[in-house]
Amino acid sequence: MTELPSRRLLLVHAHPDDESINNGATMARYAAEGAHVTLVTCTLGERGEVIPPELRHLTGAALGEHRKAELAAAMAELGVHDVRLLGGPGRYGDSGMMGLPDNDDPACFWQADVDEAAASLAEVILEVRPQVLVTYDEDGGYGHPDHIQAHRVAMRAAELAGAAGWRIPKVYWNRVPRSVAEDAFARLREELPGLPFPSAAAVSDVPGVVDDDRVTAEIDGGAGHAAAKAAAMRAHATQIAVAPGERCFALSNDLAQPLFTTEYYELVRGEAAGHGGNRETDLFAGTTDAAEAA
Ligand SMILES: CC(=O)N[C@H]1[C@@H](O[C@@H]2[C@H](O)[C@H](O)[C@@H](O)[C@H](O)[C@H]2O)O[C@H](CO)[C@@H](O)[C@@H]1O
Ligand SMILES: [Zn+2]
Repeated sequence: MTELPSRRLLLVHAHPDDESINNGATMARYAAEGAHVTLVTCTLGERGEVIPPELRHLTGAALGEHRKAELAAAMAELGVHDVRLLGGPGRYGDSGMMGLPDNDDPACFWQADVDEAAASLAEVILEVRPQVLVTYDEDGGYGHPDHIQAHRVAMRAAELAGAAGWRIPKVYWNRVPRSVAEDAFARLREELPGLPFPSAAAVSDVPGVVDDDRVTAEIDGGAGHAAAKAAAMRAHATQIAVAPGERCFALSNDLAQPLFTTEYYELVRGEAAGHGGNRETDLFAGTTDAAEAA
């Protein structure tokens, strides 16, 4: 087995596009710094709506294949080379939005056996031996069944891997501090007349918004990685429209929302290593190879 870099980050996401929206700047930064970044995406998003009219013929498996290609293009923008589809391509289907009959499809991720899916993910964890795991909170950020299931599978896989010899030192959930979201939307509403979107989403539409004091880490993408994040989001052209200036985007609902170039996290497993009560600015802070002896 080839020797992996000393710092290894694992991210678990539901659909192609979530990784760039939630963690694009973080992934770009750590990839650029030489850390090993592994993305596990749980479905191909074949039930998604499609934004560009010229691509609206893409549905079902054809859309899934197209979104797999979009994911590859997005990861090229971020410099991420280790991309896995949970259980292999097409193993788990897109479950559709919560409450739809799609959720009852026996092949969809929402119907998956969590322990079986987690065992598959635990194999990746035991192979990569990451110091950091990033995924969603128990609500999946915004209540989408695939996001909730990704959370459940990721947290269960971390338990299984821990019992099998690799305890992931730090586990984070994707977050946005409420004050940051509120300020960003206030600016967005002022700028709306100059934007290519008819209206703005609401703070409650942003996944993972919590009171500021629950946010324990922030990763500032800076200009370089912010540009990579916007390019990665643009690569998901069936799902995301990024406005000129790259300060906001919209999904297929055409509701403008801020494009955050600083990304925020809540540490839910492990020891925080912030200084003087300040937020961590490095997700690997406090991790050592000593954990590998665990
Ligand atoms: C960001 C995300 O998780 N997107 C999912 C989501 O897509 C949304 C869905 O199509 C909804 O109906 C639209 O109004 C919204 O604009 C979309 O973002 O759900 C899809 C179906 O499960 C999924 O493929 C997509 O990746
Ligand atoms: Zn998603």
